[in-house]
Amino acid sequence: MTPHAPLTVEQLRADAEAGRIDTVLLAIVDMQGRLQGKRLSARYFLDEVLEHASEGCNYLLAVDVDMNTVDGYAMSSWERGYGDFVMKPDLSTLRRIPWQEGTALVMADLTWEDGSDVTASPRQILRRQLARLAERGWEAFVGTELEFVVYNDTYEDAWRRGYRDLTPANLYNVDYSMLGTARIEPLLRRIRLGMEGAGMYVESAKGECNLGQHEIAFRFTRALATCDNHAIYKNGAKEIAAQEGMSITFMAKPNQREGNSCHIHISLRAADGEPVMAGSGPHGLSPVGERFIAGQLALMRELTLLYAPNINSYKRYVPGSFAPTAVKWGVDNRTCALRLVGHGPSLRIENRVPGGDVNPYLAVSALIAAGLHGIENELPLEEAFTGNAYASGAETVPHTLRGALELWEGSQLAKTAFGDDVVAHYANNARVELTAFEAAVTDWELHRGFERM
Ligand SMILES: NC(=O)CC[C@H](N)C(=O)O
Repeated sequence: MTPHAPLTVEQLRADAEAGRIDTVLLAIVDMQGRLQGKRLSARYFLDEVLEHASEGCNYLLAVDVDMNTVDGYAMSSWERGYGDFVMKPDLSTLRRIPWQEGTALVMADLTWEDGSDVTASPRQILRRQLARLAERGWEAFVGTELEFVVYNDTYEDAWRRGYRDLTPANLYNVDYSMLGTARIEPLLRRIRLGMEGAGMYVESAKGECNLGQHEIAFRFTRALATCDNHAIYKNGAKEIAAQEGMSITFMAKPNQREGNSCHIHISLRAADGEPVMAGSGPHGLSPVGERFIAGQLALMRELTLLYAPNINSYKRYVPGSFAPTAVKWGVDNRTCALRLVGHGPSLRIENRVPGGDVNPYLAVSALIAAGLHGIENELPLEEAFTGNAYASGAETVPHTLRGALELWEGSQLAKTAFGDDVVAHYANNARVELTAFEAAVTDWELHRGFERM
């Protein structure tokens, strides 16, 4: 399903000997879904790390966005001495990174020195849910659809100006516009071709509604590969934009116009490749497909924290914005949180709740855990919703990070599916963000209060 075979160790060795590759990035995924790690010399990677792995400070899964050490994490603290964990290369992810000279990248799994899993690591959380599916002989196939907004300002200028008065790369709504998207095609093309060179299958690019907003779509594939590609793409798109003197944001709601979504499509297949959610029931669903969706609805609110991990994520959920509010499912209905799309083998469910700030490993884990909950308990599926779900009066996703945190911490089902330690770890992460936000004086408060209060 991937057009380019990943880079083999033999090819890497040949490229290193010929001087074509001199650097190997060893990357893990942190709580925010970001790539963190080290730039290794290709020689050192081949001589040592390939066999013996490498180490990194275990605070990487226990700091805030700004890399501040914060309290409350059982696995990593001053008391525990902030030791190392092991970064073990997953060679199935080895690939060239064409937008950096002479560079390859490999994703790493995290273990402790005794070889046991770092259970709060996003990649390990996803592996655990994939193992639960594998017990039934199933695999998850996933596609993620990231929207982003492009500005003609460099990241450094944007930072220095407090992100005010930036120039969006398009000055009007370019949703599906050939003319509007052509304006920034040099950047978009570099990103698309770069990702192809890194082993991804690009399907298309299109304009979106917010000023300078675009989306590049990739072909679905196995869940773990999709999440790795997502993290590498997001990082790479920002690197390429920076090289072009531009900036890209994936934040869920960069301004009061349309937000950046990350719709996630998922379906299950048996070992022989047969789709297991498609069948002869209503809307082409099998009983497994119906229960999978019923599980999504049942756990949507308890697991929203994994779809919407930041303060800002919740500002997207505005009626009429194409970002969902109602916990409803519908057939090709973009007003619902869950949209059934495709036919027969392509039948899949789209979860429209995540924003561009989502950690895909955690969100896909949530989708699988919720689906398995529906399947194990044979939950009945309510009727598909028709009409405008914004006006349905149905239950909604939580409106705030605090609301989502309370639902997550109170969820016995989350504890059963992910483990008490994982629930506590990500609850602490949310609490850290809430504390930091509550301590900040925002520009909104200054505008409201400086003169007029
Ligand atoms: N393509 C779309 O459906 C738009 C999605 C919208 N931008 C959101 O934030 O959810």
